[in-house]
Amino acid sequence: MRGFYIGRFQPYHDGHHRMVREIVSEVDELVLGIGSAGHSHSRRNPFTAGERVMMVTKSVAEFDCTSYVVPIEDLDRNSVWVSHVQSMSPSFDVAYSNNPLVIQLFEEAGVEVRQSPMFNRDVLEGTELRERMIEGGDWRHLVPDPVVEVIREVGGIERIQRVSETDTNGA
Ligand SMILES: Nc1ncnc2c1ncn2[C@@H]1O[C@H](COP(=O)(O)OP(=O)(O)OP(=O)(O)O)[C@@H](O)[C@H]1O
Ligand SMILES: NC(=O)c1ccc[n+]([C@@H]2O[C@H](COP(=O)(O)O)[C@@H](O)[C@H]2O)c1
Repeated sequence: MRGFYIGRFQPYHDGHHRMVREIVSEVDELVLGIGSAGHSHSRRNPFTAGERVMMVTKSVAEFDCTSYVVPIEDLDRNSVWVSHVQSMSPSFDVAYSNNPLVIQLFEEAGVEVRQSPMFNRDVLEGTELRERMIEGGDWRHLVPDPVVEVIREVGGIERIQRVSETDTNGA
């Protein structure tokens, strides 16, 4: 059985990683969708699709599960989004998400959806991690080690601090 898990992963953090740990115990193969792939260099979406591919690929390497990482761009039409996802991804039997819109769109398209609990959500939230990065706070212990290294390699902290000076468009 092949599973599909989509997120923006801005950045990929320990909540995502815990969810992936549970998913790989249920499936033979996993597709990780990098959502909003065309977005980067903003306060809400600081990292490029390629940078997020690196974060996710290196982090899930610790699991003994064949994994595919697939960037997925947004569409203006929710009604055809599931078809768009299916056209970009290896075929899958079950989708994993805690996002209400994603769950609704997959269910309406007849795709089985499984949810997980939210793990340590007070700190394991992309918005919270990005705020800590901007303010020079402590975030490194809340992401897998390869994510720390990718963000260092791409100058991610300097970038999010610079773009957030001018980008007031959401957190
Ligand atoms: N701490 C967590 N525990 C379990 N699932 C999580 C956790 N954080 C996010 N998720 C789920 O992972 C998927 C991808 O989430 P996403 O990349 O938007 O992260 P996020 O932490 O919610 O970030 P943001 O604050 O940027 O929206 C969604 O289904 C989301 O509900
Ligand atoms: N119409 C669309 O393009 C559409 C619809 C539903 C979800 N999505 C994307 O799926 C991803 C869902 O991930 P999150 O759970 O991290 O929000 C996001 O990148 C979101 O933009 C896109």
